[in-house]
Amino acid sequence: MRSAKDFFAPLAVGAPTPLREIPTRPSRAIHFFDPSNPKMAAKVPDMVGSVDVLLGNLEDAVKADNKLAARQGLVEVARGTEGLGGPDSPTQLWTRVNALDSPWGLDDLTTLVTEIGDRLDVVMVPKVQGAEDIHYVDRLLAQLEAKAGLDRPILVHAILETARGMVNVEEICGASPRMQGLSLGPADLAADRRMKTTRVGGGHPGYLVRQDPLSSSPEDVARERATHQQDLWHYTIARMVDACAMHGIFPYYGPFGDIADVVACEDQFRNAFLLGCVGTWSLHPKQIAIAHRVFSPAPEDVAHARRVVEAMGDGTGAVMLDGKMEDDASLKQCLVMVELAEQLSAVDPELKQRYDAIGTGA
Ligand SMILES: CCC(=O)SCCNC(=O)CCNC(=O)[C@H](O)C(C)(C)COP(=O)(O)OP(=O)(O)OC[C@H]1O[C@@H](n2cnc3c(N)ncnc32)[C@H](O)[C@@H]1OP(=O)(O)O
Ligand SMILES: O=CC(=O)O
Ligand SMILES: [Mg+2]
Repeated sequence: MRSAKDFFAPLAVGAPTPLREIPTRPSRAIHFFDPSNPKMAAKVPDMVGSVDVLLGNLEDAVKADNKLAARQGLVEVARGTEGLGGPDSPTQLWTRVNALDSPWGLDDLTTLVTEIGDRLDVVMVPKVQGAEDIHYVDRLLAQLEAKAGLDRPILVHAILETARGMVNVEEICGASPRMQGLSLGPADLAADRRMKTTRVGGGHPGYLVRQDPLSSSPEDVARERATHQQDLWHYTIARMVDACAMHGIFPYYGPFGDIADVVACEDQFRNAFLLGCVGTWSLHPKQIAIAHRVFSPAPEDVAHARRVVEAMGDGTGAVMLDGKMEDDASLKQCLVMVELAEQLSAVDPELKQRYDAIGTGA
């Protein structure tokens, strides 16, 4: 175990000093593209400025034969795209490298940090099982950063997609000052847990509760009764949110595979937003707008939050507003909304206009 005093010391001589606080850059949509797919890669330059994060995916969904082409394609996209990646860019550049137990993971990290480390904001690590995986990546990144002469640390994001990773979620979040956040990986996690769903994220009609029968007679038991579908992912997302909040890092929903079902996609994203997630993955261009809409607080909610802040004066005591009690705690809830609206307004002029137009709604 490292001493608490050493936690923020670089892990290699000449590596940048770790950050004490993870920057709150907007990341409502982490848009995945396959850099070995020329059609997708060609779309990337035009997406800069209109999506918070572009992620060059090297792992699952990239064919084994294309792994090297994807890695090289990402280097070319990063080098050739103005405004993509780096501390002041309108769109962050992330990558998802291959798993640490794959034949490609090491070369992914080595090539990307060496060639485009100055543009790379976050490395997403799949199938993280415990703190030992983060320690490995942490040390390797420090060595590579030192070698490349980088002056800011590349951050690390873990995907929660194994039962062991879930059990170790708190120690994963606290394993390194590089930890930026976690995403839910519902497909791999479902398989690893032996859940009986073949869907990529979202709900399942079989996971439900049913209204009681009027009596235990066979007729009443057989009679039509109301059912309500439950959220398969509630426990996992809530657990992930708590672990992230405890460590000052950010939770994200992951993939929603039914690209055609934009309505259920929006529902799944909104559940994650309400539970505390700051963003989600986008697999197809049409999921970007959904993610940006859902992970930006509604202008009406921001207006209400501003009214509470105004009414609460010095922030202590209790007041009545529209028949409801507000106090120190509800003020904190409102500040979450107001601060998020301010952060997003700084990068999204259209959203700023909507927040400004509604004011306090009074
Ligand atoms: C489940 C566990 C996980 O690991 S999820 C994360 C890994 N999966 C991914 O990253 C999947 C990324 N998305 C995709 O591969 C494609 O969007 C899939 C889902 C296969 C659909 O592609 P396709 O059938 O071409 O869709 P489409 O005809 O509607 O496309 C219209 C035009 O848009 C393009 N497009 C598609 N997806 C992206 C994308 N992610 N980024 C950028 N561009 C994309 C298509 O190439 C197509 O372009 P064009 O109009 O033909 O020039
Ligand atoms: O990588 C994502 C997943 O759902 O698996
Ligand atoms: Mg996965």
